[in-house]
Amino acid sequence: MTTGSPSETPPALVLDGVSVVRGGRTVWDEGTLTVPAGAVVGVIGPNGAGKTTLFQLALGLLPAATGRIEVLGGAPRRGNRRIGYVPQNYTAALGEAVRARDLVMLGLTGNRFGVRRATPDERARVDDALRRVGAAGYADRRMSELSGGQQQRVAIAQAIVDDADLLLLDEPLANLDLRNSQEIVTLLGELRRERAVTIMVVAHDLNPLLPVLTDAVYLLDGHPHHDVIGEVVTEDLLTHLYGTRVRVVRTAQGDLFTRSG
Ligand SMILES: Nc1ncnc2c1ncn2[C@@H]1O[C@H](COP(=O)(O)OP(=O)(O)OP(=O)(O)O)[C@@H](O)[C@H]1O
Repeated sequence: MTTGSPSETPPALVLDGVSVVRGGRTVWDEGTLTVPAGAVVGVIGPNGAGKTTLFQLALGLLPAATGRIEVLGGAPRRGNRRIGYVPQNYTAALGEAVRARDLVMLGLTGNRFGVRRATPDERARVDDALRRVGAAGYADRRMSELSGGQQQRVAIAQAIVDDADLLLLDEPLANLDLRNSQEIVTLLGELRRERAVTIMVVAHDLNPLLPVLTDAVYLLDGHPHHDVIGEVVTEDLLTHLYGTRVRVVRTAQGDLFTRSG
């Protein structure tokens, strides 16, 4: 299946017979899948199934025990600037005093933060990223003064400031209320429309993301799989995946949502 990307664009992620071991234990194995460029992908599975581990493999932070991994057409490597990453609980772990625009600047200057002055071009790119996520109005405020939704926007600005082709977002909707969560989902849809960026999102609650998801990677019985979203949001698959009864409901308006029980 393709997601409308030009044929010369390599897939965002390819796993070929990949297994991963942590602390002497196989987290998952037999990973063979292709995530097409331009997809918006929900990464789902129960706690501890290895969703964050998949991101760490793609980022070159963790080696595969077996098999071959390809990210944006090349081998995974640390510090790949074509990937924008927002770790789980990222904003909570930040230094209190950092200003929003300085955090975004880190996405361009890496660990050289504070060592040299940013160039005018870098400052313009930071302003542009803040504007694209709707955070320009609080660019000079400290992260500790921002709400969870505002902090998440700034974190996404940092991930996109260097024009990443692949965004890896680990639970970007955690701790957000309904409105903020919907706004972040709308933002992801806009980012995808602006440029053919591929977005992979770890999520425990699929519902807020369903309007924008095109695909899913799901960790079932110790193996990662990929499919288009319509094939994954089924009662049988989700019930098996989470080990609890999940219902899939389609409203008269055509909206799809899942609920337990
Ligand atoms: N640094 C580590 N050293 C050893 N084992 C680890 C390490 N980090 C994670 N693990 C183990 O790897 C497995 C997968 O963890 P991972 O964080 O990828 O799961 P996850 O699906 O993202 O979970 P959650 O939904 O709870 O965030 C778990 O069994 C976890 O205990």
